[in-house]
Amino acid sequence: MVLSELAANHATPQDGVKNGLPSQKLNKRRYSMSVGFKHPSLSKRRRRANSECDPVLPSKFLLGGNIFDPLNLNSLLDEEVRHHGPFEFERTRRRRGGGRSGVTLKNRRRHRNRHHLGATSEPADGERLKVNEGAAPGPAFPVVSSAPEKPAEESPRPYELNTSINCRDEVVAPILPRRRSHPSTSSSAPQPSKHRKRRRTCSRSERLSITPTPPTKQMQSQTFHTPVVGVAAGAPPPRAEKTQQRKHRAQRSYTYGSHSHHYGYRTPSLTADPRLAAFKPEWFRGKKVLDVGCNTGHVTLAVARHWSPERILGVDIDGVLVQVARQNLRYFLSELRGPDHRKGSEAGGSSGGPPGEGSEVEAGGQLGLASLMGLQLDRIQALRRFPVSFTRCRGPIAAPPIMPHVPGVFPSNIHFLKGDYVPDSEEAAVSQCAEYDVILCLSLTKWVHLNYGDTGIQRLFQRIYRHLLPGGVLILEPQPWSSYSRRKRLTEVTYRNYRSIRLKPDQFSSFLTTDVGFSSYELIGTPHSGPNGLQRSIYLFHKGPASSRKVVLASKVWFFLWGLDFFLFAPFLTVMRVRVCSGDCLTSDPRLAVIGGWSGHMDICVFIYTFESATRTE
Ligand SMILES: C[S@@+](CC[C@H](N)C(=O)[O-])C[C@H]1O[C@@H](n2cnc3c(N)ncnc32)[C@H](O)[C@@H]1O
Repeated sequence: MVLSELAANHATPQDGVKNGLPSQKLNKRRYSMSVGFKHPSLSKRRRRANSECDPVLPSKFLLGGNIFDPLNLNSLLDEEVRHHGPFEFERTRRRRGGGRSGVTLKNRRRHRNRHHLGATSEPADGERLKVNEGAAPGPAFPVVSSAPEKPAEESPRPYELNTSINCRDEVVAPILPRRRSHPSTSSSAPQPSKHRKRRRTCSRSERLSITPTPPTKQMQSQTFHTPVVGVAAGAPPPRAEKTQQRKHRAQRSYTYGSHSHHYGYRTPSLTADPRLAAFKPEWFRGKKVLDVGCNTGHVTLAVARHWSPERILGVDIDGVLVQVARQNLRYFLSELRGPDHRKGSEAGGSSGGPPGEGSEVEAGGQLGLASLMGLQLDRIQALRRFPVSFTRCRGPIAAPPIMPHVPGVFPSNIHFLKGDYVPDSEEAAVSQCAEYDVILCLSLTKWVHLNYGDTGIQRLFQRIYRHLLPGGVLILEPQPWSSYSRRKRLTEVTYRNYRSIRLKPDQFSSFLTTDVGFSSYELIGTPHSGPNGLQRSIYLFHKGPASSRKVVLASKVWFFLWGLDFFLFAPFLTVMRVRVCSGDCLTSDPRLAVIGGWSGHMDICVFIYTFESATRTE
């Protein structure tokens, strides 16, 4: 009787099934009321109870309770259902399974939802579920029952409006079929919509930085790096770019020892390089000189200016330094040509030349220049107007043209070239033609050694030797092995080379004389470069005299001509041999082995044998 009454009281929700479409929500309510619906499990339980112990059911309940809800808690739930309808099904389902009170389950359910879906706000839960229900269009998903069965009194709900406004375009079509296929796991169905919603919301504002993947830590970092994408796509700010370029250049320069301020710390001023004091002017005068690793060209300029080599070439791997060296040359030229020429030359008189010699050579050079260049007055005036500080910093505003080469006359006797002097291969080193009487190799070996290893330093020496004319000299200032370790970690390559170096600097002299071919060497000095400056030994290596080389060359030419003769006369000689030396066995003659072993040319042996035989026969 009680049950029938309750069924009558709660008839309205059951109307939701009048169309024959089972509704989750209505089912839940039905179960929560436990009336008017004959569920198999309940029937079973009732039957079992009656049969086993025949209990006497209580008939009176306070607060409007009943046998299934003695405290009438459902009256509270009804209030909540209106506002949190989407939870009803879950709550009821759990109640059915575990028999817990609706309030407790509701709280737990909320908590579980939060845990399951990630930390989100409660309205989001509601939204999620509502999206699942409300976004299902009848025709597209006809099997989904939630939308058509929405009770009239529960619509519209606050969260529903929010959902439709905020997430109208968030069609959760992929979710609905899942719910349909797994109706009992409806709590898991909305999972993706949670992430999706968040992502979609974000995508409005951060479209470029969002990817369809869940917002993992990595993705967050990508999002934060959005400006980096912009940087990659566009040009970096000019200042940053400049700094980067400067850094890169500095690093590169550092790797090859290309410090433009090299002279700055080596010599306090440009006036004198102490190493020049150890050199003899006669080594350079009228000679062809090469300065390998010339840097900004101070030594090169000093030699060119004061000791009048026929010509001198400065080579450096760093193009910037070569430019600076050329700028220095312009500076010298402007100094020589300007109206304050005397003043400049006074300053320049101490700029690199050994005392006593510099002024003499300089004076000669200036006179020669004046007569050669034929300076025009207006250009001198222009130079005069150009601020002195600018000239000092940047060179002259208009450098006078470099004169056609006049041997031994500065500045036409000096040139600078950018290039890597270390040959790429052994063949390249060996095939180098002789060109120079003097080669300067100052403070270079360490950098070649670190960058190219033992192979590189050997090729460097081979090339220098072949580049020298017979009787030429190499002026070598090697850095000591102890100075290598400080630079070994510049790059991976330098470190690897440093570890693999076997030919140490103190072995250079023996290597150059025994392996490369220098006939002798001598220590020319260990100049000091000031109190805290460097102090390195400088050696002079001699290439063998020209006479022995000529003998070798002459013998080569002689053999070449001999062979040529044979080929020219071969037909005639063959005929003669066949005619005269018939029956002779050439290989049995012991003279052939001796001559053949000496010349290495069997044709020549045949030629001699034939010639002798012919002569003897005749
Ligand atoms: C330490 S500085 C010596 C400068 C000058 N020789 C002196 O003693 O005053 C070494 C120079 O050698 C240059 N250099 C290094 N490797 C080179 C190579 N493979 N070919 C040409 N120049 C090189 C560097 O650019 C740098 O200017």
